[in-house]
Amino acid sequence: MALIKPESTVGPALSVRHLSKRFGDRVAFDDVCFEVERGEVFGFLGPNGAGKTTTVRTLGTLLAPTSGEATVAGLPLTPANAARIRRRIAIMPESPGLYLRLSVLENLRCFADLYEIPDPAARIGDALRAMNLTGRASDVCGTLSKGLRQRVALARALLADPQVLFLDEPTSGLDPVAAREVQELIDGLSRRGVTVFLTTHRLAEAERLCDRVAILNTTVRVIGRPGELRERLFTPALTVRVAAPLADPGQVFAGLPAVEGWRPDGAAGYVLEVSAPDAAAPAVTRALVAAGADVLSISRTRHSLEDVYLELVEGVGAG
Ligand SMILES: Nc1ncnc2c1ncn2[C@@H]1O[C@H](COP(=O)(O)OP(=O)(O)OP(=O)(O)O)[C@@H](O)[C@H]1O
Repeated sequence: MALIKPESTVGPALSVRHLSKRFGDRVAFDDVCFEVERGEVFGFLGPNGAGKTTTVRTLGTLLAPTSGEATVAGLPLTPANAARIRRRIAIMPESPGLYLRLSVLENLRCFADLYEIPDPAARIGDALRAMNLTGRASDVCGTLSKGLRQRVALARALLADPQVLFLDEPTSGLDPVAAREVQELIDGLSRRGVTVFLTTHRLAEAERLCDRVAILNTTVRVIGRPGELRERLFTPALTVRVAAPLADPGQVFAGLPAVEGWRPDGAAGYVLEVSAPDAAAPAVTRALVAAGADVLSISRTRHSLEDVYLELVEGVGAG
């Protein structure tokens, strides 16, 4: 039996318009606007204190917004709708909040009871299978590793068959292997059609899992597919590695019409700004060889989501 039923409701999973939240004089987030399509994995990135958790708690009906509007899982975010919204979503907070003296199964039974889940045995079985936890059902949660506890927390979040799953830093504090396991499980959920709203500090994780990301720093700085953001912020470039530094790199690159600018990159490397990397690469290689250089490699300069993030959040020129 499929754990997640296809959702019949039309419209985006989340629609957020000019939403703001203040605590007294402190602005947690301001004038935030975005939409998340059904089935999308949407990454919410930003430095500490950017307002990510507060956004999750607000959209999850745990905090009232100060101003603005939103719809969550097809319902307008209003106090009157809070209970109905909560039945359509699940939030996995950063700390799993499990009963550590109870087993995995006992924890899930407790929460199924609390959420008034119909046919709890079947749903618990599905959630355990979805999170590869069937073999650990009778383990006491207090004896589990942090990674396994996160998986139990994910299983708990799945019990109510949510349309939208909010994951607040689900891999925080996990080692790379445990983080990768949790990421693979999240990837599996998205392939089953669950809309995932993921806050994370792991930029490689966002790049790997998310269809689109928003970078938040109190306000939304940018939204888009990771590849689009790279293209929007950085001009295309080639990275050249040679065996020894060029005697006069300016002279080598100045004679090439395809090269719009250059800068050194390490002891014997150069980054060349070009509008068409594939077309420019052969001419660059010929010029380097003509200048007597031994070319070790020539490749498109790849900007990571981390470069995009640093450029926007820290104002660091990533080249
Ligand atoms: N209950 C509260 N009362 C007062 N200020 C709060 C409250 N909750 C959050 N804040 C403030 O709102 C701002 C945003 O906090 P939030 O926890 O949403 O950031 P975050 O992006 O999730 O940070 P982190 O990455 O560190 O988890 C911070 O300045 C924080 O101190």
